[in-house]
Amino acid sequence: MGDKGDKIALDEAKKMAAYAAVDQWITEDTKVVGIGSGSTIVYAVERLAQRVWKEGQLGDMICVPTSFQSRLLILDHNLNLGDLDRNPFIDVCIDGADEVDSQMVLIKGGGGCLMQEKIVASCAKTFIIVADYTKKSLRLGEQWCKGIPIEVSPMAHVPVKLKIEALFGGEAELRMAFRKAGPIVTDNGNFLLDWKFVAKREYDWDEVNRVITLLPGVLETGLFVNMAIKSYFGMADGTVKVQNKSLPADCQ
Ligand SMILES: O=C(CO)[C@H](O)[C@H](O)COP(=O)(O)O
Repeated sequence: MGDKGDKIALDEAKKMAAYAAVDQWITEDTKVVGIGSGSTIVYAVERLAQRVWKEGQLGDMICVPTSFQSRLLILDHNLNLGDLDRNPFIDVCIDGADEVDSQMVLIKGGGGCLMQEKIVASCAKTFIIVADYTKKSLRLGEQWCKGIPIEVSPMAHVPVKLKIEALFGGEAELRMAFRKAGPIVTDNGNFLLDWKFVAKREYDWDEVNRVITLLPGVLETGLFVNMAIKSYFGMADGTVKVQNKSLPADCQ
């Protein structure tokens, strides 16, 4: 429990999850690590840097970023910066998530970095999620109400919005910037739609992801299906809960 026996601060929960995942998955044999984006990953990089600079471990480890933010984090902590040109094979990628359902389907991209995050995760042997307890759900939409982010080419945002709404219902909204006039522009120069799907409808997320990805003008979706194998959640009671991806019956 937290000091007062009540819920621990969300930041403490993020930190516990991130430290546990780094300590469990990053070893002297880990040569290349994918570094996700967001507020939880800050603690993962902090822990990696402690191990490199205070504990004298992991000296040769290379970090591949998933956004401008994570590139800066790697540089600020004096870790070795890599890229997919030189490091296309990643041992472990650690990232945050906006929501994780019971089948380990993820919503990502709340921070707008979904495209590079998915590319880097797809190059990793092992993809691990770190999050606080507010991200853990039985079904998508239970906790995260801001919709599924979809990165689109600026010229296609209207037709893509209309097609998604016609195909799957709900509403896809162009994400507007704060302290900048007009829409958010991603690290890749694109726009974002936040698709507020119909929470009560049963969706096959694998199918939805495939169909939306094939719409002309869509660069990537924030639906990560069959990618993560473990999620570390910092819980309100001060513990870390580990969720494993359940394997299909024919793989068990
Ligand atoms: O997908 C992301 C950014 O595009 C983040 O990983 C996600 O938004 C979670 O962020 P946080 O750790 O701040 O809760």
